[in-house]
Amino acid sequence: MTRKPLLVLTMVFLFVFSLQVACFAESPANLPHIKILATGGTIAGSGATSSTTIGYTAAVAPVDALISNVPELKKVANVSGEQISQIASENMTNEVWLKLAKRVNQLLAQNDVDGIVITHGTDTLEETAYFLNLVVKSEKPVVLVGSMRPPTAMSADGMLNLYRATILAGSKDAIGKGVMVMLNDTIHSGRDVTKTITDRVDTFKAPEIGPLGFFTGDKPVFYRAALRKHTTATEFDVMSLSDLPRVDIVYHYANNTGTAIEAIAQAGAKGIVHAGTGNGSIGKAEYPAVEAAQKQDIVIVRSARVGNGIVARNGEANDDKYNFVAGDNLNPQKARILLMLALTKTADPKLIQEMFWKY
Ligand SMILES: NC(=O)C[C@H](N)C(=O)O
Repeated sequence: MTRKPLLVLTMVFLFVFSLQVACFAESPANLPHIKILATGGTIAGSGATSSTTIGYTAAVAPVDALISNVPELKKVANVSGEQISQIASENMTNEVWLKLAKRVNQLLAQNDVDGIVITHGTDTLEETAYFLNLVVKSEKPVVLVGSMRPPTAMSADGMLNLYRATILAGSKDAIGKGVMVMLNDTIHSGRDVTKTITDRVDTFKAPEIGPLGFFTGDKPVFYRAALRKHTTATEFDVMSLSDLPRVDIVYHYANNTGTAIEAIAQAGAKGIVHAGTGNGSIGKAEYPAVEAAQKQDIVIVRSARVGNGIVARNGEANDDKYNFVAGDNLNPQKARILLMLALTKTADPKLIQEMFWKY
C-alpha cells in the first residue's frame, strides 16, 4: 500500500479513537451517582441586595434550583436531588433528623447511589453532622455542606462549596472517613467540627484537632482520619425510632443557683448536659438542683462552656460519687447528641461514660 492512503487511514483511526476517549471521559456512565438532600439554610437563601450577607432570608430555593445554579455539577457526578426539609437550621428538629437519617441509610443501601451531599444551614450543621456520624450505617461518603453568604450575594460561597462537596462525595478517598463537613475548601470530621465565627466564610474549625484535609483546586487531599468510632462501627440505630430522648443543656456562670436544672427536670428531660465553667465545674449552689434531678434518674454529663480541652473524670467534680458522666472533649452541643443516642440504649451512667470515651 502506498504511503498516502496509509497516512489517511491512520489519521481517520486516530480521529475516531480520540472521539471515543473524549466521550468515555465525559460520559455520565463512569461518573459517580450522588444524591443531594436539601434541608434549607443560607445556601438556599436570598438577600435583598448583592451585598446582603446578614439579614437575608434562609431556606428559599428548592433543591432543583441549587443544582441548576451549578451546571458544572454534571461534569463531576450524576446528581439528583430530594427536598428533606426547607428550614433555617436554627429550627432543626428531631423529626427532620430522623427523616434525614432514615433516607440516607435507605439511599446508601442502593447500589446505584455512590455518595450523598446534604445541604444544610450552618447554625446547627455540626449537630446534624455528628448525629449522622453516629447513625449512618454505610462506608459510602456523606458530606454536609452549607454557606455563610446567600447565593444572591457577591462572592457567594455556596456554589463552589456545593460543587466541591459533590466531588468529595464521589471520591474513593472519602470512603470510610465517617460523615464529613466541607465548606471553604476544608474537609472536617462531623465529630470534631464546630462553628467558631458568627458571620465569616472561614467559620468551621476543629479546635486543637484540625481538619481531615483540604481541597487543592478541585482535588480533595486527606492528611488524617478520625480515630473515634463512627457510622458502621457504632451501636446506635435509629431506623425504627419515631423520636429521641429529651436532653437539654444548661450553661453555668457566676451566681448560678441551678434554676435552669430545676426547670429542665420539671420538663421531663432524661438527660442534662452541664456546660460548666473552666474544666466543667459545677457551682456549689447548683448541687441541690443536681441531686433532685438525679433522684429523677436524669443522667448528667459534665461538659464545658470553654469549648476546647478535655473534661476529665473526677477532675473538677466527684463523678464517682455523683454518677456524673465526664464529657471528654465534646462541646456541649455535641455531648447532647451523644447523650441522646446513648439514652436510646441505656440510662446507666457507667455504660454511657464508656460511650463518651469511644465515640
Ligand atoms: N449560614 C447559615 O446557613 C445560617 C442560617 N441561620 C442557618 O443555619 O440556616
